[in-house]
Amino acid sequence: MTDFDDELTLTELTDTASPVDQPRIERAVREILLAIGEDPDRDGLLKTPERVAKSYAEIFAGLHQSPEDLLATTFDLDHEEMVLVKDIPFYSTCEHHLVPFHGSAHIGYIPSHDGKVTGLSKLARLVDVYARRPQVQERLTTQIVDALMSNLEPVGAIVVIECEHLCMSMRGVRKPGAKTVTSAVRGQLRETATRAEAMSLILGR
Ligand SMILES: Nc1nc2c(ncn2[C@@H]2O[C@H](COP(=O)(O)OP(=O)(O)OP(=O)(O)O)[C@@H](O)[C@H]2O)c(=O)[nH]1
Ligand SMILES: [Zn+2]
Repeated sequence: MTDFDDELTLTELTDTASPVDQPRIERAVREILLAIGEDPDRDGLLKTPERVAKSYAEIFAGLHQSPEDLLATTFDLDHEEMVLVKDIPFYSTCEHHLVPFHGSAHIGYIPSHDGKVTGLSKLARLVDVYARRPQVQERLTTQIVDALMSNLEPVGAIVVIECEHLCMSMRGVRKPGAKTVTSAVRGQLRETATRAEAMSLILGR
């Protein structure tokens, strides 16, 4: 890649409206590079603080996004049966080590008679609103289900998340491939039969 190409890519990724303090991140990254014994002024690292700052603005954009805005678009659709979007891929950042955890989210809900139905893509976007923050998997799971309950007022909702945590793979206990599964269930989906139906739809593949 030439310097020119590099500049274009960085410009394209710049989000001038981002509320993230990018110069502050740049200063901190330079400090980290010095602290690990690197030379932040060598050619390959010169633009690294700037790249990391832009990357963080993207990775943590969810801190400045609101689920209420996202779920404000709803339809009048008389469907009192389960709606389930499964295998939604996502990346998040472990708040303990600031390394990624990633996997799939499965989201289901049963709209109430006078309740709201949202666009399917909004369910996938909802995952990103909460995943693009420093997170733990349990909180990610409950935040998604609670946002569904308070904004769509459904009869019930379920969220199941399956992840690999890189803090358990590339460092620490070093167990690549280990999967963590979390679930959160609200409303009528807590009842055994409906919950079992949802779980078999989610996991029965
Ligand atoms: N419950 C939960 N724990 C997490 C999550 N992500 C990372 N962890 C754990 O957070 C814990 C932090 O433990 P500490 O002992 O404070 O940190 P550490 O010395 O780096 O721990 P090790 O990872 O065991 O080396 C580790 O056990 C991680 O596996 C998560 O989403 N949920
Ligand atoms: Zn971690």
